[in-house]
Amino acid sequence: VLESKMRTGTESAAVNGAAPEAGRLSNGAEERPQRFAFSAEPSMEDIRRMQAEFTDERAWNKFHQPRNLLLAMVGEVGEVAELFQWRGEVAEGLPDWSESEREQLAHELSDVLIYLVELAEKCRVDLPQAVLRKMALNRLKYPASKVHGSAKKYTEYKD
Ligand SMILES: Nc1ccn([C@H]2C[C@H](O)[C@@H](COP(=O)(O)OP(=O)(O)OP(=O)(O)O)O2)c(=O)n1
Repeated sequence: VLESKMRTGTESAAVNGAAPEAGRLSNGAEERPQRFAFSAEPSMEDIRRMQAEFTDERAWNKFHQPRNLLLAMVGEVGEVAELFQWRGEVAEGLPDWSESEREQLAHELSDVLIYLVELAEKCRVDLPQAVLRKMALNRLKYPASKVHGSAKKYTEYKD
């Protein structure tokens, strides 16, 4: 799965006239892009617990019903969108972004994740396990042998 994700990433690597980066050979051919992986911690459960402590300490739990959390999350998604607005296509790794723009993005993505995790908690969805089940379904719906290199939706494939 990681390998195929990396391959997809390479295809969008030099959009917008970005300078050649590590991962692109001087003749324009593509090699593997630089590897990137998250830190192992905190886990989703760590995030759930830390946010629960944050809201408990402020007596904010009464405001954090599912619908409010959903609206808060969507608002933060809008703030992520604002950072990308009017820039044209953005290459993988955001080569033209300043450090402060990258940090702003990290903040806004974190806000989305924090609200997502709390929303899942309040809806009693065990998010890490739900993700595993959903990814298993995705693999069944889109067998690699059938869809390799194509972005068609599953309803467009004829057996
Ligand atoms: N009622 C609230 C308010 C804030 N937060 C936490 C979760 C988010 O990570 C962050 C959101 O804070 P803000 O609403 O102040 O939003 P921003 O940090 O995005 O600030 P701004 O909207 O000024 O960009 O704080 C929370 O849990 N519950």
